[in-house]
Amino acid sequence: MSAEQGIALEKIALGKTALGNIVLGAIADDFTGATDLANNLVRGGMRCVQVIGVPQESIDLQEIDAVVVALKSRSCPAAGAIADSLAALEWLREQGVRQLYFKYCSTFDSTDQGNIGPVAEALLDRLGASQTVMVPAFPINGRSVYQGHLFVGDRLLNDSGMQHHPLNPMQDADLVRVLSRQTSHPVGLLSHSVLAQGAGATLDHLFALAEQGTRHVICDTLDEQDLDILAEATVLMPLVTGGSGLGQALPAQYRAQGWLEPVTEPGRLQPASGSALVLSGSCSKTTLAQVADFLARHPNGGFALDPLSLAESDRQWEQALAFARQQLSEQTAVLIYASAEPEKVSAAQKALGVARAGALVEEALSQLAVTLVNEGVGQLLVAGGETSGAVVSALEISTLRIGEQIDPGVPWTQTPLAGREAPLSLALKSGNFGSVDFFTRAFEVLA
Ligand SMILES: Nc1ncnc2c1ncn2[C@@H]1O[C@H](COP(=O)(O)OP(=O)(O)O)[C@@H](O)[C@H]1O
Ligand SMILES: O=C(O)[C@@H](O)C(=O)COP(=O)(O)O
Repeated sequence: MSAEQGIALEKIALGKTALGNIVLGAIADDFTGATDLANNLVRGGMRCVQVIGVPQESIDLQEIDAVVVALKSRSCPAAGAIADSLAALEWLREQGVRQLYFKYCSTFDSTDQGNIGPVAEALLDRLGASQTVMVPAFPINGRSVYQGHLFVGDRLLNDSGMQHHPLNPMQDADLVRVLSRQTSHPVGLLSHSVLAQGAGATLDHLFALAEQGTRHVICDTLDEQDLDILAEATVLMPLVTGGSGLGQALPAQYRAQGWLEPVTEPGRLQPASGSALVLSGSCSKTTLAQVADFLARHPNGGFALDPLSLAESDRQWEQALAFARQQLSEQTAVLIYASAEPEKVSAAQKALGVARAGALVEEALSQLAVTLVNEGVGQLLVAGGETSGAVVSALEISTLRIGEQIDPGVPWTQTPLAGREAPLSLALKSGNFGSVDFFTRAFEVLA
C-alpha cells in the first residue's frame, strides 16, 4: 500500500474509532464462530480473550491484544442483533480498540431478513465509516469465494449441505445477490482479477467503489495468499467483516504497523481434569459424519434425543441423564446428540415449528451440561454454534482463554467455574468443522 493510499484510507474511513492498546475488537455472531476467530488470532501471535456477551463488570485486559465478544445474534430477529452488536461496539470502543471485526459464518449463514447486512450497516453508521469488506473465505477449511460465489470444497454453497440448515438454509451461492436482499445499499464485488494485482490495486478498487457509494464489498478469496493481500489492504479500515480467515492474516499486518509486541506461547492453558462428555445439537453434514464415526467406535456410547419426544415430557431427558451418569461412572466415552438427517429435522420442525424444535434441543443439552459439569465433567465438547451458545449461557460462563487447536477453527478453551477448583476445558465445534474422528481425537489432544 502506498503512503498516499494509507492516508486516504484513514481519511475516508477511520472515523471516530479511538486508538488504544487493544489492537483488535471483534463482535462474533455466535459462540463457536467467536472461538474460531480467537483461535486464528492466537495462532497469529495475539494474546486474546473471548468474552461472552458484553461484560457487565470491568475485566482485566492488561497484556491482551485482541478481545472477541461472543454474541448469539446470528438467528435472532435483526433488530435484536443490531442492538446487541452496537452494545458490543460501544464497549469495545471504550476499551480503545484500533480495528473492529464483525465475525460471521464462513458459510455466510443468514436469511433475507438479515442479520449480516443490517448489522454491518449499523456498525458502519455508528462508526461514521463509509465502507467495509466482506471476507467469508476460510481456505484451510475449504471455504473460498470466486466471482462473488461461495464454495465449500468443490461445491457451491447451495449444494454443500448448507441448503438444509435447520435455521438458515443457504440456497443461493451468489453473495452479492444474497447480501443485496439484506441491505438497501448497493453491494460491490472485489474480483480475483483485481485482488491478484496486489494490495495497491485492491485499495484503488475499494476507493473507486466507495466514491460511488458502495458500502459493502464482497471479496473474492481463493487461498491464504489472497487473505494476506486483503489484510494488507484493509489493516487501516475501522471495520472489517468476515469469517475467521482474515483474522489469520491480520496479525502480521498489525506487526508491520508496529502495533503488536512479539509474545511466546499466546495460547497456553492449564492441564485438563475431570471426565469427558460430548453434546451435539448440530445437524450439519460434517457433524453427522462425526456422530456416525463415534457410534461406530463406541456402539453403546451414544444417546439420541428427539425434539418430538422432548416436547411430550421430561422422560427422554431423564433417560439421557441416567445414561450419561452410567457411562461416566464407568469412564466410558459418552455422546448425547440430537443431530439428525434433514428429513428427520424437517419432520420435527413441521410438527413443532423451527424455533420450538431448536429451543427444545438447546434446552435439553444445556441442562444436561449444567447437571453433569456440576457432577464432575471437566472436559466438555459441544457441537453446533447455536447449541454452544445455549450451553455456554446455561453454564454462566463469562470469559474463555484460548488454547491448543484441535483442528482448524476449533481450539480447546478454558474457563473458571464457580464451585470448581480446576477450570473447565471446553471445545465449541462449529457444525461443519473438524475431521471425521473429531469426537475421539479432541480428547487425545488434551491428554
Ligand atoms: N433433530 C432436530 N430437529 C430439529 N432441530 C434440531 C434437531 N437437532 C438439532 N436441532 C437444532 O438445529 C440447530 C442447529 O444449529 P447449530 O447448533 O448452530 O448447528 P450448526 O453449527 O451445525 O449450524 C439448533 O438450534 C438445534 O437445537
Ligand atoms: O466461520 C465459520 O464457519 C465458523 O466459525 C462458524 O461461525 C460456524 O458456525 P456454526 O456452524 O453454526 O457453528
